[in-house]
Amino acid sequence: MALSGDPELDGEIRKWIRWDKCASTACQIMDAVRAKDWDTLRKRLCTRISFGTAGLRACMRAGFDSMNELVVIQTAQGLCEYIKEQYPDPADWSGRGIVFGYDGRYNSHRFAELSAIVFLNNDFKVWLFKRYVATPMVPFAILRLQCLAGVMVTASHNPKEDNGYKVYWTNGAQIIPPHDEGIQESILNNLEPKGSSWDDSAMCSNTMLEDPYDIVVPPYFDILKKQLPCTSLEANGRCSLSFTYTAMHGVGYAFVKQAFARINLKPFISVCEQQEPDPEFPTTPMPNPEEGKTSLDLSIKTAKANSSQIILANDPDADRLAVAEVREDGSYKLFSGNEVGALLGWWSLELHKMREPDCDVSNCVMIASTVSSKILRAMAEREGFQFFETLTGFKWMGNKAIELQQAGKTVLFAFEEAIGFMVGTTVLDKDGVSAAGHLATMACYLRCKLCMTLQEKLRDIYETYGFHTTVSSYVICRCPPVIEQIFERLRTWDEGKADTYPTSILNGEYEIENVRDLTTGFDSSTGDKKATLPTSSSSQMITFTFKNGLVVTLRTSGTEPKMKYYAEMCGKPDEKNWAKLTNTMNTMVEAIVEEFYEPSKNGLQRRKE
Ligand SMILES: O=P([O-])(O)O[C@H]1O[C@H](COP(=O)(O)O)[C@@H](O)[C@H](O)[C@H]1O
Ligand SMILES: [Mg+2]
Repeated sequence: MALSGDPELDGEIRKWIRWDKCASTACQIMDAVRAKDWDTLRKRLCTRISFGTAGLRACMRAGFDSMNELVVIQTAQGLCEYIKEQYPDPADWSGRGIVFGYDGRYNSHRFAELSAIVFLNNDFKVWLFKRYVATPMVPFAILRLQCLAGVMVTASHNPKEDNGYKVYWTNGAQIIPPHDEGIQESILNNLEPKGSSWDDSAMCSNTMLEDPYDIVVPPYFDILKKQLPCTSLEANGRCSLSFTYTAMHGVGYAFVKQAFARINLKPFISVCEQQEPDPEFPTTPMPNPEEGKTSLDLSIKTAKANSSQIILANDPDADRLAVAEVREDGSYKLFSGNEVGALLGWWSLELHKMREPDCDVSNCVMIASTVSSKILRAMAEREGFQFFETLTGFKWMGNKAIELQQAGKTVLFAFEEAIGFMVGTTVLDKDGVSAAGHLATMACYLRCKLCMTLQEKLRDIYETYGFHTTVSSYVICRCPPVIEQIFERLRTWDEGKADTYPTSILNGEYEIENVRDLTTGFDSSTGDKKATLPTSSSSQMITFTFKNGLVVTLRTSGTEPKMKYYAEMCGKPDEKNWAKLTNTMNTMVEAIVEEFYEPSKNGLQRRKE
């Protein structure tokens, strides 16, 4: 067959045709070849999907840059070889093995099975959940079963066309360097799929294959219960608050239901239409509770119809949690991730003091990502615990928590603005199931013991530690060269000179004091001009600190075609004009987006409010 004439592309096309045993994706490539659609083929075949903020994530279709059976098999092979290198004793492979979980998306189960086959063919013990699970069950299972690694097949809240592969290491946290780089290299060295990879018979009555559900899931809930003092469990049972819960067509329902039962909470009201996993996400094309009102319409309707005061929403793989609470006028206040972080941070400390009244708080730590609110820093300064920040992505926080634990610290809480929360260290990743249990318990405690709503408690936190006002949003850009250009312009601001950044916005009205560029490693505020957080040249991230205190970070998402922006103004406890702080921030953020991202000129799509 005549191909494009470009040797690199033709080589990749031939490989695909030789290797792919999945009829539908093989057909997609053949159709493109017949249509001589070389541009698409080049895009699909000459670049390879790589590890981003949360493992691999891409559209399900043919191509080495996408999620499909061939790419999954290649990834599993590479991962398997890498694990073997790191743990050369075959007794570990067959003894400790690997765990696989999956959500309810199209192909998730299939991708997990194909991965399992690769590992079974390599004499590994494989723990493959027989039914879909909430993402946190995988990192929990690794620790519980002492596995060498684990994988969750999910694309979280992404559109239904996407899927993904979250990879966890032996320590129970998602992979970071050097493992992600090592695995990627190992994938490249093991691209050719073995003939046996599509052979399902490896799964038939194989003693090396086991379902971990009954070994792993009950202890998860036992530990959740143990985290709560008896008084709190009693308050849960007595409290008249009503909760509405949505699983957002994902996997959370069965897990949060069990969490509620185990910690003595009355059953929640479920948003029935979104209760069971549905890969079509029929009632919400953007199944992301972070999107706010647009994705929570049905929850609000259900809560209103049942006079329910609090709404809890998981994302479809149940590692995130959104929270809303009724206002006096009957409308619902949706808390931002930063606000829930403030509340759960306060709760984590409170819980710790309840459990261990004589504890040494100075040995306790809390963690947040650098694009999240610094409210925990303000709390830490006042209460005497320690605060650490990491790069964006829970993989960094999970690994930081382990490092701090190893140094003898007690890790109480970690959170990120993208509604990700880790209360305690049962799971070293964000956990939307335990977060739902803790949030509900905190709400009951506040109601029964302190006669307070969540909104009142939040206000109280700001009065004590200072008001913190934040924006987290994004513009959509599907064209990587445009993103490159935008960030390049910001780095060559002064007539194209390298390493010169903007110095103000709104014609000099607000001046920039410091710039930190985590793509290049530059930081104007440090003695040696080098940033202290790790640098990654493959993703864009610049933080501007203004003289009036506003801190803004611009960065590209590692999971979606978004250019995100995050801003915060931190007030001191005696600063009472909160509305002014918020107004100034909003004005400045609007100007920053206009002047630095230039949405109209660059054809960027603004977020639908
Ligand atoms: O999507 P999830 O729930 O797996 O969450 C994942 O992606 C989020 C968005 O990342 P980005 O800003 O790079 O798109 C991260 O904040 C989060 O830590 C990560 O676990
Ligand atoms: Mg998720």
